Amino acid sequence: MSNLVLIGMPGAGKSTVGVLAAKVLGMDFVDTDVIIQQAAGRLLPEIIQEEGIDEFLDIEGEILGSLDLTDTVVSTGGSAVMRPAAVSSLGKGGLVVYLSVPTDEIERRVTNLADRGIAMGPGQNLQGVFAEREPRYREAADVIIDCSGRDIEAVVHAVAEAWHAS
Ligand SMILES: Nc1ncnc2c1ncn2[C@@H]1O[C@H](COP(=O)(O)OP(=O)(O)O)[C@@H](O)[C@H]1O
Ligand SMILES: O=C(O)C1=C[C@@H](OP(=O)(O)O)[C@@H](O)[C@H](O)C1
Ligand SMILES: [Mg+2]
Repeated sequence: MSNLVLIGMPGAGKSTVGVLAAKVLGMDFVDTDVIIQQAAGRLLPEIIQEEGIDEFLDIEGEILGSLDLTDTVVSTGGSAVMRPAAVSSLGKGGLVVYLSVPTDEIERRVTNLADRGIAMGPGQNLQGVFAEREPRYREAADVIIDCSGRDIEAVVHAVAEAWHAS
């Protein structure tokens, strides 16, 4: 396995940046959200609503942990780090990159919280999710890219540079 794995909050740009980075680097591309939906035969918000958060996280962790990918840019879902063994298995021999975006910027980008299906409790807000996950993103990452004030093109460039440097 030698994958470039993108992690970070919902709205950090993992899906958008991932496919563009794959193109620039001549690598394959996978968005794990799409794989989970195909495997479950349901949309992510439906899985979260019908199974509950913990079960969703288990399903996500199990599917990510079972993927056998090589030379692939992997855009994960924001909740992937809640089952960190799955992230380290995907990134083994490759590079895990945390796209770090401040919460105020995330809040501007992610306006459709309910439709997006974020794995957060009923009493939780985006700030709470960030506080819970931020240390996990840092712990899982080989490289952290500060995306504040950087447009998509600049982040793709930074991701490609990190890969070449690894
Ligand atoms: N560096 C960036 N600057 C501004 N907007 C961005 C940037 N990266 C992504 N976006 C926008 O933020 C939104 C969420 O991006 P997306 O790739 O779906 O995030 P994720 O997969 O991390 O949840 C999209 O509308 C995307 O165009
Ligand atoms: O952060 C989350 O709880 C989630 C983020 C989503 O992916 P994105 O990070 O691509 O939005 C998706 O995996 C799922 O709906 C849960
Ligand atoms: Mg995404």
